[in-house]
Amino acid sequence: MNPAAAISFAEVSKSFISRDGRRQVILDRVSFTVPAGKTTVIAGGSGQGKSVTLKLILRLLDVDSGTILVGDQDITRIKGAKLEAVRTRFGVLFQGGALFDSLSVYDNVALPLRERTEKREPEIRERVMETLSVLDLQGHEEKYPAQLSGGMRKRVALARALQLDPEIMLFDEPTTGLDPVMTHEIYELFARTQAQLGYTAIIVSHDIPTVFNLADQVIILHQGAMDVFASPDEIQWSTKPHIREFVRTTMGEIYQSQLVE
Ligand SMILES: Nc1ncnc2c1ncn2[C@@H]1O[C@H](COP(=O)(O)OP(=O)(O)OP(=O)(O)O)[C@@H](O)[C@H]1O
Repeated sequence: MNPAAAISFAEVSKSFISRDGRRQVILDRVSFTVPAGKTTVIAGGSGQGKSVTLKLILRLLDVDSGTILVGDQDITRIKGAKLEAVRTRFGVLFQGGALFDSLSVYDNVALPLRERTEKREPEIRERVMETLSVLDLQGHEEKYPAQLSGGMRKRVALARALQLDPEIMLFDEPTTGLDPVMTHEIYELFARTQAQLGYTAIIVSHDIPTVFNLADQVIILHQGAMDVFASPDEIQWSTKPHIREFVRTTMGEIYQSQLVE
């Protein structure tokens, strides 16, 4: 066991059987670790299994074979209360943010504390107001999601996801629908809250190279396999054709100029 690993995959395989009976292999015996307190970006083309990987981590899907550890706990086959306990270690911010339209900003953010803790209202109020202040949302607590900009809604969703002090935050395309300026701001906010709170971050995103500015480690998924890079800069030195194609199409001119043809 690696004590600095927040998550470890060992020889994990996952496939689906399509309607015509064919097996679609999504992950083929992949192994990697997510270092604790750092940011790992998972990239790769459409349909390569990025979201499936996050769902396996949350046990919203089960592996076919292999083992997934969260810290030193094997989560691959746990159920019931044990699984619920592991899930409380995660904060999740998925596409769309999933705020409740009928609840105010304040009530949206307070929800996990009311539902999952024994805290009383004065304590909840203190906690919610503190988070709203960290995310520059003070003064907006009585508004409803429909009255907010897309970027503000994402910030409210992040505030809510942080209420139970997650050890690990999972972000799946968290800036979908935002313009480049807002996208940049949201990622800066992730970096700031992570520096303050110290959580491990896993980000699935197409916002490359923006998201690479935050990445300590990058994983690129391709045809069931994973390539793991200790930093975004390392990617440009890969000689694998699909990685070179990824660099060419997504990483921008700085990298393209360094590619050896
Ligand atoms: N529950 C499921 N049942 C059957 N097939 C599934 C299921 N979940 C995902 N898939 C298939 O697995 C493949 C990988 O899906 P996934 O959502 O992980 O892709 P992705 O890399 O996140 O793609 P994108 O960048 O387009 O979001 C897709 O072909 C998808 O149709």
